[in-house]
Amino acid sequence: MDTLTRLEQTIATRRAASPDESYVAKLHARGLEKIAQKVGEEGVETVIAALAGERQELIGEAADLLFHLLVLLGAKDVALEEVLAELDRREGMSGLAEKAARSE
Ligand SMILES: N=c1c2ncn([C@@H]3O[C@H](COP(=O)(O)OP(=O)(O)OP(=O)(O)O)[C@@H](O)[C@H]3O)c2ncn1[C@@H]1O[C@H](COP(=O)(O)O)[C@@H](O)[C@H]1O
Repeated sequence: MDTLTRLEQTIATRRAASPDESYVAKLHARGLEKIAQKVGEEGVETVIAALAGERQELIGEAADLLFHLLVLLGAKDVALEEVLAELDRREGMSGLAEKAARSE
């Protein structure tokens, strides 16, 4: 099993833990808005690290972003597999053709 799929499963399990013992449970206790806000914050921190940080900072922020994105997808009942299937669907299409197909 790959890392993101394992993490998705861990997140699903930890949702039921005590918010005092689990960051995932704590985020869920704070609600969808807080989870979505964290994705936004980590996105901004990733951008800042890419533009002004060291390579290792970018790796750390990208990991935070992927983790919080998986928490958000789980909270909305969207499986990682569904996102990967969407990427698979786009594979081989040029980015410009994909954009045109989306706006049809
Ligand atoms: N990959 C991660 C992971 N990446 C980042 N983080 C946490 O994300 C938080 C981000 O820090 P911030 O300063 O942005 O957030 P904060 O200090 O809580 O402040 P707020 O904005 O939430 O108020 C830190 O507490 C990190 O520990 C993570 N927490 C958990 N995981 C994975 O999730 C698993 C389950 O974790 P628990 O739910 O804590 O058991 C772990 O075993 C890991 O595999």
